[in-house]
Amino acid sequence: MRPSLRPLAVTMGEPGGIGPDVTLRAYRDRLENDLPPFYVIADPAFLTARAERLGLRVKLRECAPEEALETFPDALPVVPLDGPVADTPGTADPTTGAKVIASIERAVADTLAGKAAAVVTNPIHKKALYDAGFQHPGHTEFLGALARQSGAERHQPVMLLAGPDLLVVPVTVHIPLSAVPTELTGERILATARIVHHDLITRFGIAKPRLAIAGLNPHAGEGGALGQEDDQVIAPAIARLQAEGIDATGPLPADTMFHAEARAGYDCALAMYHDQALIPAKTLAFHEAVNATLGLPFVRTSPDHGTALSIAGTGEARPDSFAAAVRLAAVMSDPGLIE
Ligand SMILES: NC(=O)C1=CN([C@@H]2O[C@H](COP(=O)(O)OP(=O)(O)OC[C@H]3O[C@@H](n4cnc5c(N)ncnc54)[C@H](O)[C@@H]3O)[C@@H](O)[C@H]2O)C=CC1
Ligand SMILES: NCC(=O)COP(=O)(O)O
Repeated sequence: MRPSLRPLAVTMGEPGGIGPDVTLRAYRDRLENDLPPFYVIADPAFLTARAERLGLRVKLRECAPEEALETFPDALPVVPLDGPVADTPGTADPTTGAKVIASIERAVADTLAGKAAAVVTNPIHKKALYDAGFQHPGHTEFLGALARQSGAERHQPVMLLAGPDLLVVPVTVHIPLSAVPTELTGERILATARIVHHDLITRFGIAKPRLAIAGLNPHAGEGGALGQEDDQVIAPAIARLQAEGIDATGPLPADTMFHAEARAGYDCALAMYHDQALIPAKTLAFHEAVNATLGLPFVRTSPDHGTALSIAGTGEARPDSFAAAVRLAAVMSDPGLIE
């Protein structure tokens, strides 16, 4: 990867989870991982304690974002958060919620201010944050709210799971399955597909993206016998996309659109709900896939996994998806890096 002009801003994530573990391990092996420079927004003493617990010989240095590029080759740059964070792997403590949120806000602010090239988030423990009063279902929606607050024109977040052999987007995200048929409107499908089409061109360098759009019901509704949404909501939205010149096909039966030959026919799949998208993505490439947010004025990526509390602090957490998220953030924020 060619040298970066700005570092990436990495959030702390849930301190009781594996975010610190994968960040420290990926940094230690930064040359093998071909990692562009980044800094972590966290309590330096907490990261030092976790590194010692893991037996990782990683030098850390407290610095400002502006000093991160020159620091990175020699020490992991840490932009300090206010106040201490305890090293208690395996426990998601709602009382640290404010610091977890502050780290995300700081990463976004730095990126919008041009100090960082993009945001890379470490996993949050959603329930612990809800218990701490967090009002958003996840990062994706929170980042959309932060973009909206900043006055940005682009503030509708779209979740993308990106693996080596599959790009897939859930049109509805963090809602109960029972709410999907109501939330799945033609307008939502259109808005999502337009953002995906735009960002595949601008952030992934795909000149004419081919979108494959899933049905909602078994066999895409089997002509209405197994559900009405496929014919009445999804098909008209696809016709409208086609009329706009977007290469969209479907509604496709979701059970047969993710095998290798089917994937060769499109650049990105749009699934109708969270698990319809994330099951194929994580099954194909749990340790390589990245969760990215499209539709915003800045790039955000994240490892595809969660906090994995039960292995935090043990050394078992693999840093591959975190490393892939760091590399993808650099490429998406500078598509000229695509080889
Ligand atoms: N971007 C984010 O902030 C995300 C947050 N989460 C949150 O994480 C929490 C736990 O979610 P789970 O569904 O249990 O998923 P999880 O991804 O944390 O764990 C699922 C399984 O995979 C294993 N695993 C996960 N990452 C691994 C790694 N890097 N190396 C080796 N093994 C690994 C875990 O030990 C566990 O057996 C929840 O609160 C969830 O909301 C989940 C996904 C993404
Ligand atoms: N399963 C993916 C996930 O829940 C991640 O959500 P987000 O925090 O990236 O919005």
